[in-house]
Amino acid sequence: MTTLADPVPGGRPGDVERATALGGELSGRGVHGVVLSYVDTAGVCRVKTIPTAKLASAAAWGVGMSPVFDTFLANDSIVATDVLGSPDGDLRLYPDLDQLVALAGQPGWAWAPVDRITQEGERHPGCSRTALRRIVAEAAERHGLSFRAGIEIEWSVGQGAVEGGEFVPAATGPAYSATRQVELSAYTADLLAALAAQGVEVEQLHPEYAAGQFEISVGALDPVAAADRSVLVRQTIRAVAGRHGYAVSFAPAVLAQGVGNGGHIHLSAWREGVNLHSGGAGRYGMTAEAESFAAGILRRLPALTAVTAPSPASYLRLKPSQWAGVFTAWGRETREAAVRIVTGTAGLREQAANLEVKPVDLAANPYLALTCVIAAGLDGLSSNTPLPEEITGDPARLDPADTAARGVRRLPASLPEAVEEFRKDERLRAALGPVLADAVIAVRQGESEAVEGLDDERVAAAYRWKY
Ligand SMILES: NC(=O)CC[C@H](N)C(=O)O
Repeated sequence: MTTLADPVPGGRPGDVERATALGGELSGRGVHGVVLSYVDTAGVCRVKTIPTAKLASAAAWGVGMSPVFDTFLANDSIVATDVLGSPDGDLRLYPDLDQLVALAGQPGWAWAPVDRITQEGERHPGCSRTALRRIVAEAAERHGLSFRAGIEIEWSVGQGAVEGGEFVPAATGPAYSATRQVELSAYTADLLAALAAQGVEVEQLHPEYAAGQFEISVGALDPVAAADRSVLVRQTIRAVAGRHGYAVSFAPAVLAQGVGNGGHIHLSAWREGVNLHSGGAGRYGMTAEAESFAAGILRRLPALTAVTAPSPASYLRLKPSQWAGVFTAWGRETREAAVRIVTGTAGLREQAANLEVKPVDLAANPYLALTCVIAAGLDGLSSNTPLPEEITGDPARLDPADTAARGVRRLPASLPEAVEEFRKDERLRAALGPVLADAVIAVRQGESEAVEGLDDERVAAAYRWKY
């Protein structure tokens, strides 16, 4: 379980003693430095690093970093909001010791995600991890709910240092093939070993559809830990690939055409140890609350895409009939519906039943994405939003008049359209708070302007190696 308590100057109770002991232990194992990481509004993971000997001081007083990074674009240019984007000011980064881990893929280094507070000891309104901790705490207080979440990771493995920044797949075998598995077998075995050494429970690892693409899924955790894990697993995937001479990309569309890299979110709501998505009187065993939770997400998907598909490159991936789920529809185990109800197999349902949100990619800040998906679900649950009729098959192949009559909408086809939807959605903006919501809008607008006039190939190239 991740701590939901805010950091305080001087350290959360017990943290300094713990950090002293952990730092000593890590040093004894040859760990020289700690990577402190957080994810910015554009979805880029930014870091500071400290010597292991400074871990206790970081737990007590944090490590300085400018808030200007909250309005960085993926290309490192900076936009501004009323509050953010100024070169003034400083924040303190506090490592979450519950998540501190020695990096098996980067010997000599450990890693921890951070919460950011102001120099005055207040919550930084631009901290996405804090926003997620806040909504998780609210769900517990107001609804007695907790969550289990998992973020799938798809990535493309390319040959390292190719001239011109082109993507040349490191494997040539077909989709899901044994050939590709064999081609990259040394890399993926080392990856599994590194993740196991880091205590990451892996469910599956397999060659995916697109050229050189793989997918990994990891065990479900509380939402903050699940977002942290997504960051850690990507750091490990990249580090181990580097040791094998490969370059990896988590960009939504490494190439302009074809199936992209998704980052589907799996989520289930629980009360007193009982999974609301199983054993109920609703469809496929959902309780009435689980149906409304799913309906809340479904209803807000057009606005959610500004957070879950935040890059101009996201809209190269978000195309019909590419398993990205671009229609506001749900179905049981339906790969083309934006919300897929996963019942799990008979015998495992009480544990496994969950819902999957598909129009999510890995340019999304996982903390922002989970905050907004949970907020949308909770809104549906509190207002008893009815879940419409399910769909089967691919909505792109159904009669458009029929899908429209059923309320099935195509999700925004561009980032500016998604931002317009987000702007109108007061509930999602409130879940992030005004400072973060403005940062989302400003950064998305900046990204859209950065690619104005570029054709699809150039848009894909612009983000290919940013994620
Ligand atoms: N197997 C899958 O679900 C593929 C997902 C697809 N690659 C996406 O972009 O979402």
